[in-house]
Amino acid sequence: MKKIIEVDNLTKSYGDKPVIQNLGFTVYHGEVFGLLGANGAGKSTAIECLLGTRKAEKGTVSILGMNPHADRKTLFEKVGVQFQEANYQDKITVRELCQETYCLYKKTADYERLLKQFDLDDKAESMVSELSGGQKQRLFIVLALIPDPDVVFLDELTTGLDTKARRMVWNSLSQLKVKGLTILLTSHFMDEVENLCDRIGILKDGSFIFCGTVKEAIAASPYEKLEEAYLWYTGEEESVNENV
Ligand SMILES: Nc1ncnc2c1ncn2[C@@H]1O[C@H](COP(=O)(O)OP(=O)(O)OP(=O)(O)O)[C@@H](O)[C@H]1O
Repeated sequence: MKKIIEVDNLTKSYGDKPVIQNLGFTVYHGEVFGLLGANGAGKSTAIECLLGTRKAEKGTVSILGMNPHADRKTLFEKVGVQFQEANYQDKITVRELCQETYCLYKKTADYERLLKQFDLDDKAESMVSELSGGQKQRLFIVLALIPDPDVVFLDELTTGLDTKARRMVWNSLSQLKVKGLTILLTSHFMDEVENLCDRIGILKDGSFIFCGTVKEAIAASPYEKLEEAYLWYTGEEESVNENV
């Protein structure tokens, strides 16, 4: 199978505090890969190092066979990124922001269709600053998909979304995956991970404590549910039980 993301020996510290240590993994074409870990485990840092927006001390990253630093311009025609906090002009409507994003790329998806797909078509004339948290979150996913990317990075995909919106996002992403989109996502919701991810990597102390399918993660743990298995891998199960 074609390798879309290849990471080898990635290492990153903030000052003398190591956050990512010798991290290595591969994501294949059409796969949904979940990067998991507790708050502060280093998921966002890893994504930033992968995208080349943060400089790692060591290691190599290849996305679609390209180097995120050296091939930045070509690569970003084919990569979508959902930002948790986007910087946009103050007085801009949803449609104007989509148009601005659309103009940045040579090959694009139909943003009117995406707005409809993510239930934002009735918000097209609203100011972005006046959207609710969940609506903004969905807009950031739409913006990530406007370049009609081959691979998309979604950090905390559905944080802040209500149940209906979460399911709608899952369905939309599953449809895009069938068409060959490769997805790397982070999530704290194990139902979401079970629903979407082909494989997961659980980050602890800077590297993967587990990498494989959800089924394999459960099988290699003493538990039958992913949430319990996940807490067992991250060493958080005792503190949860102590608090009950
Ligand atoms: N710019 C920075 N300077 C110094 N330390 C940082 C910086 N950014 C992140 N950190 C630290 O690095 C660690 C990893 O942070 P990161 O945001 O990558 O974690 P995360 O897994 O994405 O967390 P969350 O689930 O809370 O979003 C944390 O301890 C954080 O405090």
